[in-house]
Amino acid sequence: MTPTAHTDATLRIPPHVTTRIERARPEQIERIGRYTAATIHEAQGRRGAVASNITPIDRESSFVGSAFTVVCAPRDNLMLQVAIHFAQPGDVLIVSAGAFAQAGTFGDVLGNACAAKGIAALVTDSGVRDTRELRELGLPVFSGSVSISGTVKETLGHINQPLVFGGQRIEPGDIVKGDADGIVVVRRDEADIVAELSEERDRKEADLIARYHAGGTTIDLCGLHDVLRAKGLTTDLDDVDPEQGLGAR
Ligand SMILES: O=C([O-])CC(=O)C(=O)O
Ligand SMILES: [Mg+2]
Repeated sequence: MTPTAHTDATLRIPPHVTTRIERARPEQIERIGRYTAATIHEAQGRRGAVASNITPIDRESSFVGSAFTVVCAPRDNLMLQVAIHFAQPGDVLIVSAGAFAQAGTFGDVLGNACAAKGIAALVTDSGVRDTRELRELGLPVFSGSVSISGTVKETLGHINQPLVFGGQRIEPGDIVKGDADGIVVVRRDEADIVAELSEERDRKEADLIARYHAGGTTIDLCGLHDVLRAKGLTTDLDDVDPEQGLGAR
């Protein structure tokens, strides 16, 4: 038999496409979603910050969900279409496309396909287009660029393989949180401890803010006396010349 016609045996899902992934429990995702990306990043030891060039098309938008990873060839969104087919409600599509800025890999037609499935957000290191319609749709979209240039649907890639995206390793099923400030990745098996540490950090920051309003100073409340003295600066406010600032001893 010539290999021109596909039989059922030849039309199978290739091994670089994984459609079933482990996800964090919904209550773990909800808990992480309560905190800002910056707070989570700090709370987990300054880890997980995705490169800052990947920004929201609507600064009011934010998301939290399970990473569903996709690798497309630059200027080609075939695998993104496949990923939308297999993604589940609450997933965040992480679309690596070679950080190629000059392509609109995603737009409002695919955006509506995502919204109809309850996909939580789309994040790509490539470009997107139809930004006004996407903003109106309300789907959180974060991208490396905006570009009107169209894409082909020709090249196979990967779905749900671990990848390095925006400088961070992302495993399928990791929790991703994005807001106006950026995107942070939380390991699925660290979700509970990171939520606890984020809550603690939030509490400490709220307490600090209240103390500033009650008259506290940055040097006192951040415990900077020793740090500044070690650098040869007095922190005794009586010694401070208003013209000079904190004087050298
Ligand atoms: O057509 C595409 O491949 C991308 C796009 O503009 C859309 O989804 O609306
Ligand atoms: Mg379009």
